[in-house]
Amino acid sequence: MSSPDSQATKTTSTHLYTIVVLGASGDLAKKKTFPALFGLYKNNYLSHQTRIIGYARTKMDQATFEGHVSKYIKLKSDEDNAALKDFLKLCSYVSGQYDKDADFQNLEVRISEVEKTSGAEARLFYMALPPSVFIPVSESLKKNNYKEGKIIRLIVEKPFGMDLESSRKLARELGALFSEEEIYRIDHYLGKEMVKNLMILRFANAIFGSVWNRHSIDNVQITFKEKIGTEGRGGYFDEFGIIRDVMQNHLLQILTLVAMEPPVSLDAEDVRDEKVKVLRFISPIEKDDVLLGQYGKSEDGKELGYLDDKTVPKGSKTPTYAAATLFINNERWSGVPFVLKCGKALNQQKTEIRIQFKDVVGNLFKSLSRNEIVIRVQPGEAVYVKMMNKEPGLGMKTIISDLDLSYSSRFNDSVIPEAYESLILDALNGDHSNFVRDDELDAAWKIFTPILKTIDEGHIDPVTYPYGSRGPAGVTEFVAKYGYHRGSQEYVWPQHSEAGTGAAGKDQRASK
Ligand SMILES: NC(=O)C1=CN([C@@H]2O[C@H](COP(=O)(O)OP(=O)(O)OC[C@H]3O[C@@H](n4cnc5c(N)ncnc54)[C@H](OP(=O)(O)O)[C@@H]3O)[C@@H](O)[C@H]2O)C=CC1
Ligand SMILES: O=C1O[C@H](COP(=O)(O)O)[C@@H](O)[C@H](O)[C@H]1O
Repeated sequence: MSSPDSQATKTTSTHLYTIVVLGASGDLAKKKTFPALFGLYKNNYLSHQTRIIGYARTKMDQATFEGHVSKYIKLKSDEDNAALKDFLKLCSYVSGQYDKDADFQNLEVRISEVEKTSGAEARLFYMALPPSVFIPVSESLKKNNYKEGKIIRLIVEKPFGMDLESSRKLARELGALFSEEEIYRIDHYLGKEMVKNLMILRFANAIFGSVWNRHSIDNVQITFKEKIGTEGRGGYFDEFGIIRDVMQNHLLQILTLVAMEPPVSLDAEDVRDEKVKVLRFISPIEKDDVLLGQYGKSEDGKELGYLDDKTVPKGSKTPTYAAATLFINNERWSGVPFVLKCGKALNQQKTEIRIQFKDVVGNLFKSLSRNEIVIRVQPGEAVYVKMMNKEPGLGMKTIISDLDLSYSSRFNDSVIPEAYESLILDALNGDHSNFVRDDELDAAWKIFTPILKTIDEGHIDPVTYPYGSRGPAGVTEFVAKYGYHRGSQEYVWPQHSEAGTGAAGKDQRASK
């Protein structure tokens, strides 16, 4: 639960924690979890009495562990260097198996030792682990490290299952060990600044309220593009594919925030009630509403294709690109296509939400493009509204212009926190607003499970696209089929090249 106040201002948690990172030897822990904990520590959001214990099977001495913790921490000043030295003094490591009571009792000895000095009354267990060990680890924790009188919080990473059935099984098994109040299912996109901005944009601006519906909006596109392929994660990725990796969670979470009705309050349960409600209005995705792709070699032959990865099974049909259109069958959105697109090994990195408005009725001018609200999630956080203007001069020619709120120029003194920092702090504060509730997950899997079954059975052939290209052929036609109008006038979003998109200053208008 959270009060409006706790959402308005972030503070150091009122409880003192021992934080245990399980899977501490892994990729996520070193790239995201430890840097986020350091960020919180450095900015005084983490009490300096907090102790952090890493746990995994790999044997590591303190120096090796410290190297692992520090590897991805960016240090910009002498102050940062000093802060890291102090931060590392709070960290220690215990090695053990994931299903051995004796090892978790050994962990308990360490926790008790540090709690004697710190006096911590709360424990946060962060599962930076593959899903195959979520349950054995949860059982071991419950049996050996769940102490009456202590506040317990458990952060669980995605993926939460493979489909509706496995997700329900996971929820049942986890639910038998920890209460919903104790579980924090993390979707790190919910911690991104511009995703968190969606509720404020929508519900704190009168100008948007009356047009945010099917009467004014023609189509919505939510796009995730990455330049890198599945390098090094091919084995993991092949089991899941891009829909489970990105679309069913990150993009769908964004969709719910774009489409939900205003919540009764900012209380976590009120927000999550509205998110579930909108998901329940979405029908399962139809085969005809999907386009799949898989990347091949780059055109210059320098980058290998997905199937060249030795960890990927021969002839795999796993999609590395997907476009899917969802319809929300309620009063606000009936008939408005929500096109979700995501892909790896593409020509640029970007995540954005593009809301395209309907044509002007009774157009007086020769050349008009539709209005669009574009929310640039990353890189180069921005909100801009594409609008028609008079071209300066003696004539009455129209030109596309924009109202542009680019964070780099407007808020250049502000530091945008990493998504994981923001979410770990929420969990420490007991705020579930930006975590996924069990019924939300259930509703999300209902939308995707039938199409995933069709894909897993090999009934849809992905279209091969070159590594580093704009995606599979047919995407332009796909988005056009759902009403997206490219418009006839050329438009340049001024911040585009600054945002590091790699494009030559052109707003790519979600055509791919
Ligand atoms: N990496 C990322 O960027 C992201 C990861 N995630 C999610 O976070 C979780 C962890 O991801 P990541 O750190 O990349 O995973 P890793 O593969 O790096 O695994 C984490 C640790 O778990 C242990 N481990 C690995 N495989 C197994 C296994 N088969 N059985 C038991 N233990 C195993 C290893 O530790 P040891 O052998 O020492 O015990 C490893 O260091 C996953 O659920 C993933 O989906 C989510 C978003 C992004
Ligand atoms: O969850 C995941 O997200 C990352 C992209 O995260 P970002 O914060 O860098 O945008 C993606 O690369 C990965 O495949 C997926 O598992």
